[in-house]
Amino acid sequence: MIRAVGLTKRYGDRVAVDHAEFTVEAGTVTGFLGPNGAGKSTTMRMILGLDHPTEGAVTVDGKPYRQLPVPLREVGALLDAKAVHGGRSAYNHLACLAKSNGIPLKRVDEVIALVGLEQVAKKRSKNFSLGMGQRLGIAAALLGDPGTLLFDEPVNGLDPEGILWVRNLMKSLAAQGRTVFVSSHLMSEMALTADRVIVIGRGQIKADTTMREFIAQNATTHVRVRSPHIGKLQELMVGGGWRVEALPDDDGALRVFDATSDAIGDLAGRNGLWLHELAVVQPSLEEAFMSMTADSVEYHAGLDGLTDPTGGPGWNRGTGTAGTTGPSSPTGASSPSGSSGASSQTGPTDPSAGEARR
Ligand SMILES: Nc1ncnc2c1ncn2[C@@H]1O[C@H](COP(=O)(O)OP(=O)(O)OP(=O)(O)O)[C@@H](O)[C@H]1O
Repeated sequence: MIRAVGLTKRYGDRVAVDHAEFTVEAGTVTGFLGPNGAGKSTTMRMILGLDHPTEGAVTVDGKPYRQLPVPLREVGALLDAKAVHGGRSAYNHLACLAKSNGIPLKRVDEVIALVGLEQVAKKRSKNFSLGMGQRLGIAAALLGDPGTLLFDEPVNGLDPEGILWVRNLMKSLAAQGRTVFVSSHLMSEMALTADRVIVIGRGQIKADTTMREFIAQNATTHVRVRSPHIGKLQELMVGGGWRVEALPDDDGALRVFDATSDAIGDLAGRNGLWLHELAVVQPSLEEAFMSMTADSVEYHAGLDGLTDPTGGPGWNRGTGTAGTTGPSSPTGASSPSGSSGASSQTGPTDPSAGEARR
């Protein structure tokens, strides 16, 4: 179990972590989410004794990291996959760690097999792909068979098979009763992996709850409706006080808030209107996260002047097709939290991008 009490870190005038209070329980995967610069890495560094709190404390199983007798046997961490001596082979890197922590060398072979690096174990790690580096970092974290594991962006650079492997690994480590604390910017992946979430924004803990509750409390379910009589149906729904938004994907569908699918179906039936689609759409972790952290984002990209063919979140919709016709948004603007939310994650961390070389 990891416990933070009043945990604070200041760098000069800048408060990186601000009186954080949270508990990461054993037997669960807990996701650690926050926008860039929110304080995730600083928190993880303090858990690992790499940074000293300015105020407050954080303990692992009741002790500060520096008081743990053989830390690697109690806490394993992947913080920076590049923090490996590139001239050493994966085997030698792990063997050095094992020797200096009194861990038998046979454990090195075990973790190498566990992460699937047998073929390249004797090769210099400087030639490793980003994904291979992540696997080596995970092997090092598992070396001491610790009860607590910290992973900072563990799927960074992994291909889809690697991402699935990490997901299953995290779940099985938690199922064995270990404490698993993992940060990631890949919301869809987090939603599939974590049981609980701790959200940090500008150094402050914004949420510490189950994944299900976090999504339910911060994003709204809506109903997607398609009909050959959509104009008439829209008129009736807006007249009934429901919030109705046009979808940007141009197939004529509407999304309806504040109404159940039953109520919409009944309304259509009573008025003799055909329905071609009526689907309840559950909100995503990404939508809930965007909604909660909107005021905590330190770095905003300027997207003015860009037009997004998909109408995805965060794009300038000045001339776009999406519009709100319901009473609650007379301006026709739709918020990022209310968007249908195709993943905005691109670049090297995009699972579809495959393994990127360092
Ligand atoms: N060594 C340092 N000196 C000064 N400021 C720092 C230092 N380390 C972090 N910070 C600042 O503290 C804040 C929190 O940084 P941190 O790296 O913990 O955020 P993060 O949530 O991990 O961000 P990211 O998702 O971008 O990795 C940021 O404003 C950062 O600029």
